[in-house]
Amino acid sequence: MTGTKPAVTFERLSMRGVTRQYAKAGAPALAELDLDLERGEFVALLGPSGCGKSTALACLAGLQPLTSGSIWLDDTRIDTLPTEKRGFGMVFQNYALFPHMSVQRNVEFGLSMRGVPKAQRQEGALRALRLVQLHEHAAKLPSQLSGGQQQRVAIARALAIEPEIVLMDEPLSNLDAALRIEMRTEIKRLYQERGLTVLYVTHDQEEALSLATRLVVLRKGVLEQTGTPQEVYTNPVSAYVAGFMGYRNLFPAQVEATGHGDAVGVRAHGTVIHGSHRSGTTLKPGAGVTVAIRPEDFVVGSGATGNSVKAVAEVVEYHGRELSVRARTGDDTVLHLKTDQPVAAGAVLDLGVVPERVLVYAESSASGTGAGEAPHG
Ligand SMILES: Nc1ncnc2c1ncn2[C@@H]1O[C@H](COP(=O)(O)OP(=O)(O)OP(=O)(O)O)[C@@H](O)[C@H]1O
Repeated sequence: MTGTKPAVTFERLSMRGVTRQYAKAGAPALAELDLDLERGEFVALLGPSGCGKSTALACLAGLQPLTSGSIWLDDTRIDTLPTEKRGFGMVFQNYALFPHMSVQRNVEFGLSMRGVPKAQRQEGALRALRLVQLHEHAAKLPSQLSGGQQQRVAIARALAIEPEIVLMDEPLSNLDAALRIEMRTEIKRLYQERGLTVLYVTHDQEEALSLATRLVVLRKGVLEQTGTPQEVYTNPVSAYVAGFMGYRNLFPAQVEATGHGDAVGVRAHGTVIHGSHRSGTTLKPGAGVTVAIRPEDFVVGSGATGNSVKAVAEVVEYHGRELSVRARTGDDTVLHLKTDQPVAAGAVLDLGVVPERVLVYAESSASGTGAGEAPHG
């Protein structure tokens, strides 16, 4: 590691029509996936358990063969190359450190594999350990370090080979909440400082939003939506993506009437709710749809929002600056909301939400949405 940003050796990493079928029968884990990673991007690959995130990463890394399709670094086809020839740094959930080797030797490992002479290897490993502030622990065994420190060693090992592209598969999921946030900042700092290109697998929406320059949401091995965190967060293309972007209230409704532009009125919870149609298809009165609303978009006291939904507060949780409330409508639908207003369990709430924040999708049931295929962990 030279301390300066690595020389530019590529502009784009591309997966072209990549299919990975584990068993002869059944659905493929990846189905003709096209995915590009531009130099300098931090792409978060998001989706529920089993949607193919880890498989995509393993195919890129050369840990899984492709059933069909190809992988390219600019004009060079690389899916035929062994893992170590692809030059990617890799960080996994379980750290994958060698327990019998010192921290120093673990970090040197990738360099040894590449035949780097001993003195250079030691120097490179120490430099990488300094980057993650662990150089004073170089002589220890992994078991003598905390979980967060072990994950730092795994990151140092990935960076020691001076990769331009780093592949990370849920690197923070074994850490406790406080450490996750700390390591998140650390990863972002390294990304910025080193001028890295990162593909980061996670099922954690917050992690994806805070780290990535672009999100890619997968569904059953196919790309469902890609865009900047802000685009995907404010404009999910489907109820499935909405479920992943914190739209915790996903419920079925029927179209009552359509209005100008994307305005639509839907019937749910014994009332008509005014919303905004997001599927780009024509909605007919009576059609079944799915409605998506974020907890923070509800206001207690409908006021001039244009919508009024009655619900009884069932569970109220204190979260410091706000309350998290679970409420139930007359037709037995559970709604989640966040509010800084005082709310007591048992209170009848008049909930408002502006129509622009009531997203309506032409999917007749909320099953198969991000909420239905809930993230694990
Ligand atoms: N080694 C394997 N052998 C057979 N099937 C596999 C193997 N690895 C993954 N699969 C299957 O392929 C599909 C995609 O799995 P994959 O691990 O890529 O999903 P994922 O989105 O990373 O999930 P998770 O978040 O749980 O890690 C799943 O149906 C899974 O059961």
